[in-house]
Amino acid sequence: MITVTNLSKAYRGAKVLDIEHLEIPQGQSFGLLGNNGAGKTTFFSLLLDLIQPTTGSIFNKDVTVSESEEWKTFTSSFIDESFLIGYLTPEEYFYFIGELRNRNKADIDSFLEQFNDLFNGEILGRNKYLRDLSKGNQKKAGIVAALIGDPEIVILDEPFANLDPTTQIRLKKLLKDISVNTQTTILISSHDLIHVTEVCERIVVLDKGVVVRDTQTSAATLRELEEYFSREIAEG
Ligand SMILES: Nc1ncnc2c1ncn2[C@@H]1O[C@H](COP(=O)(O)OP(=O)(O)OP(=O)(O)O)[C@@H](O)[C@H]1O
Repeated sequence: MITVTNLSKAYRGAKVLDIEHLEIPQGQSFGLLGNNGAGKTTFFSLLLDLIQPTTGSIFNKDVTVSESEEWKTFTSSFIDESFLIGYLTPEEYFYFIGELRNRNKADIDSFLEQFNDLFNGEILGRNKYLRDLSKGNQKKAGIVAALIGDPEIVILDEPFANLDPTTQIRLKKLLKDISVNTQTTILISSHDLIHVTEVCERIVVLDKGVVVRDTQTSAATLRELEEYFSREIAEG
């Protein structure tokens, strides 16, 4: 369970995130939507202690994120390419992350087999450094690395952006399978209403840093979200 209380982040006095209370139960697939600048990355950065809150706290399984490192043993993430190590090949990077998560080379080799289709022959065995991969392939490597070691909580910022349509479909299936078959909590942000409604059982919408919708996904959710995000156009 992740619990957020009185959380805010302000830059030069201007609040960019303001969440009074939010609970994300273990095992939930949680989608975060919002227009540009809504505060999605800010929220994930606070969850990962990459920035400090102006007020409030985040408890990740009772660990106060800004005060202890304990949460790192069961939480993993891919936010952007800065999470990668550019001078390593993907294999070297996966083994390195494996070591951090108590997985040996053989564990990693067998873990990677399930991603052959996703990697499409462009990631493994190419002797290329991560920094030389395309943006989409870097993202694939980062997402897969975030899944190493069966983390209890996986946080992915815009995982579908920059991926080709085939990969988006494969990634959706992968995330859905994890969500259905394990107790992993998955948090993803996206601009894509269809992907989020397909993958996530709960969808929270941020607008200017504030939670404006918090719904369990149903057959009506996609249409409701389309209406919500069309509002400003309609009001014109
Ligand atoms: N270091 C910073 N200094 C000042 N303002 C910042 C800083 N970092 C983020 N912001 C502001 O915080 C607000 C929220 O940004 P954030 O990146 O969280 O939005 P987002 O929902 O992830 O947007 P996008 O969909 O464009 O990725 C924006 O107005 C942004 O300009």
